[in-house]
Amino acid sequence: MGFGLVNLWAMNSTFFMCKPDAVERGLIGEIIRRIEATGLKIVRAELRVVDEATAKAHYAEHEGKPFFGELISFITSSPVFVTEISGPDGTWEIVRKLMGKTNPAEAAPGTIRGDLATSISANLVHGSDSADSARRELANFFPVR
Ligand SMILES: Nc1ncnc2c1ncn2[C@@H]1O[C@H](COP(=O)(O)OP(=O)(O)OP(=O)(O)O)[C@@H](O)[C@H]1O
Repeated sequence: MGFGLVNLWAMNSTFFMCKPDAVERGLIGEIIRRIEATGLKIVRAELRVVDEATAKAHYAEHEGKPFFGELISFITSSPVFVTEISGPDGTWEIVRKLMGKTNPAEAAPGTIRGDLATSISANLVHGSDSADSARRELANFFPVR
């Protein structure tokens, strides 16, 4: 059976981003290799600087928290690698497992954060945490489809 792009678009998608620390450390390739090794497909990707409005919409749930200002300035500070990843039902969950826990000190060996990240603010990656978040975040970062 073919596994063409048209089929991929119709499948489950999630939003995934390599944050500025991943780009600066030259880890995009290693991180995407780990995603592709699971069989998931990158169907859209771009290296870009995130504007403040997009960053604030993305992290709206954290507004008012002590680390919010630092989080927004970090994510808008230099280019990030934004992607749409497609695969079977629960793709977002497969990606979250690969990422490991938010705090790298608690992330398991074998996960992206457990193996490669240095701190809770510089934790290399973001992935949507539900199917609803995936839809919202894809629309925020890729408004034109
Ligand atoms: N206590 C904290 N201090 C500094 N930064 C934090 C703290 N808690 C969370 N963050 C930052 O905010 C981001 C969003 O936090 P959240 O709890 O949504 O974690 P997450 O869903 O694992 O991360 P992400 O949304 O980036 O995938 C984290 O990735 C981290 O970079």
